[in-house]
Amino acid sequence: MSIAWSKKSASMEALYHPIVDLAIDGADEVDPHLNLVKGRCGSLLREKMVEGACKKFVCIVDESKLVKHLGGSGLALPVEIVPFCWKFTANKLQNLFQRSGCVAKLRNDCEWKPFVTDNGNYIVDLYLKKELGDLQIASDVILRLAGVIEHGMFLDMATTVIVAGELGITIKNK
Ligand SMILES: O=C(CO)[C@H](O)[C@H](O)COP(=O)(O)O
Repeated sequence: MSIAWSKKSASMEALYHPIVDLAIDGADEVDPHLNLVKGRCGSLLREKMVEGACKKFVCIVDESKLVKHLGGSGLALPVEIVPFCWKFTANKLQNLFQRSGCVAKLRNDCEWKPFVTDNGNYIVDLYLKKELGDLQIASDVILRLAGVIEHGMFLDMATTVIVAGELGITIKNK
């Protein structure tokens, strides 16, 4: 059985085993349909590639990560973009979700330089005041923009979410 656990072992597993039996990872948000937001640490592309290659993806979170809708925590929805013309891409992303009160901000590192992902790209964080609506449509329009590599919505990917709460553990299955 091949298991992807940490970011490094996940990449190695994906390299040697194109189909991984099980991935275990955290998330930044989980909605009632087990859709996730990931990537606030910046490695959303590799995580999505590995978890997309897994037969089972178990996500472990505490109950603070549960949201009514993605973006509902008030924290960002990350989008990985190429550095070239990043302002142009960030503006396009912001304009796509104007109705949701979207504000797009380039993510900086602790030295106030642009945060660079493990793939040499930038991250634009989308802050949303309202729901995105149909998440699959939102995903498609983001991915259609030239300059966008991937976004942090993991739609219909988690097969199980384990939620740790004050009263114990809840297991949610797809
Ligand atoms: O998506 C992620 C990294 O890109 C993480 O899984 C997410 O940030 C959860 O982290 P933690 O379990 O430490 O709160």
